[in-house]
Amino acid sequence: MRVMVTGGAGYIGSHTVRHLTAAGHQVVVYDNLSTGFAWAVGDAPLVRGDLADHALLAETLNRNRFDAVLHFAAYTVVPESVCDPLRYYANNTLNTWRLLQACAEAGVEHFVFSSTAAVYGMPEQMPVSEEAPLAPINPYGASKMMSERMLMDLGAASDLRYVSLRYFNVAGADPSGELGQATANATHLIKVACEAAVGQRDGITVFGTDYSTPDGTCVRDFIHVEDLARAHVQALAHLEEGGESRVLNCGYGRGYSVLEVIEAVKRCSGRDFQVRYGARRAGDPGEVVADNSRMLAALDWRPRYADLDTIVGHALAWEEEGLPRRLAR
Ligand SMILES: NC(=O)c1ccc[n+]([C@@H]2O[C@H](COP(=O)([O-])OP(=O)(O)OC[C@H]3O[C@@H](n4cnc5c(N)ncnc54)[C@H](O)[C@@H]3O)[C@@H](O)[C@H]2O)c1
Ligand SMILES: O=c1ccn([C@@H]2O[C@H](COP(=O)(O)OP(=O)(O)O[C@H]3O[C@H](CO)[C@@H](O)[C@H](O)[C@H]3O)[C@@H](O)[C@H]2O)c(=O)[nH]1
Repeated sequence: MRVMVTGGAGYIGSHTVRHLTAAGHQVVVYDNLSTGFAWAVGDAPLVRGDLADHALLAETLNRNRFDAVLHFAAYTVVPESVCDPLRYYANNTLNTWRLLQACAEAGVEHFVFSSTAAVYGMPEQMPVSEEAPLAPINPYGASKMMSERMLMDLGAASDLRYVSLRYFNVAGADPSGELGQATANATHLIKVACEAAVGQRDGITVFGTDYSTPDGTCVRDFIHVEDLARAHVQALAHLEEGGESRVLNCGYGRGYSVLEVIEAVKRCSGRDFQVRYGARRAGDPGEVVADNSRMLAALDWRPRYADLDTIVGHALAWEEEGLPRRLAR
């Protein structure tokens, strides 16, 4: 298929571009490089542009006649969205509207959307299934919930078929060491802890120790970025084969606490680092773990790296060797 990948120069998008290309798809990346990197797209053509640039977006879509669009481009940091909600609604909701409008005009028939577990807020039932009420507790989650809704309504009103993938917490890196998360000033737990382990930070702060969880720290379901990238290839195959629109949780169904993650990073790296205990961070739910049964039934997908030490090991190797090698090129 001919596919356009918005946000393909970012962390998850770039891993997915590699898998799409390996599966034989022709990929064009559309990215403004606000948090992504041109090197991350590999040999795929890169259109450097913003989703708000309707003329460039329309021209790119009309020139290439894409069979599908995979939409990763967004702002992604929960606490940032609490401080600056309009920036999040503009880039995540309004720009998704712009993209959907351009796709409708260009006759794009298949769409894969990067949604998030943050649409659930603080779910009452754990693990959380796709049928749970959507009740985001931060603007980031709300901005994605609205995008999902637009996609659903457009799907009902047109020939567009889509898969909304609700990612849980994404971590890890390409095991070959070519790709990984290069985000500047990252706030993601596993990346921050790995940076502390390799001496790039003077330690880590645990945000909140008074949650109703076994050790009082937040619990998350971490999915390896490579497994998630393969899920996109399978979502595309599902649409190509005529499959109906789906909303699917992408997680492993196993939660780890913040303290368990920090222990894993210490164990895998063999290094100790300072751990400080701070207040809760705005917008954080206590526990979020996926019921992934719908995903396992809908797609030809099985996790390969559903082991915390494997995820951490690959993330550490990227911090220690992959990223410095990349930056030295
Ligand atoms: N990282 C996670 O744990 C996680 C979890 C759930 C959902 N998601 C979603 O996955 C997607 C990718 O996240 P990521 O972690 O790879 O983030 P990222 O910041 O590495 O990637 C986002 C990419 O989008 C590009 N971009 C942003 N705004 C743009 C715009 N207006 N026009 C063009 N390009 C733009 C950035 O330059 C970047 O390359 C996002 O939609 C995010 O909400 C991420
Ligand atoms: O230095 C740190 C960083 C994080 N945390 C905690 O670790 C947990 C996970 O935080 P983080 O890695 O920032 O992820 P989330 O806030 O859960 O959000 C991620 O996961 C969501 C899906 O669950 C995605 O939608 C978001 O884009 C992505 O950033 C939270 O309890 C944080 O408070 C710390 O205690 N210290």
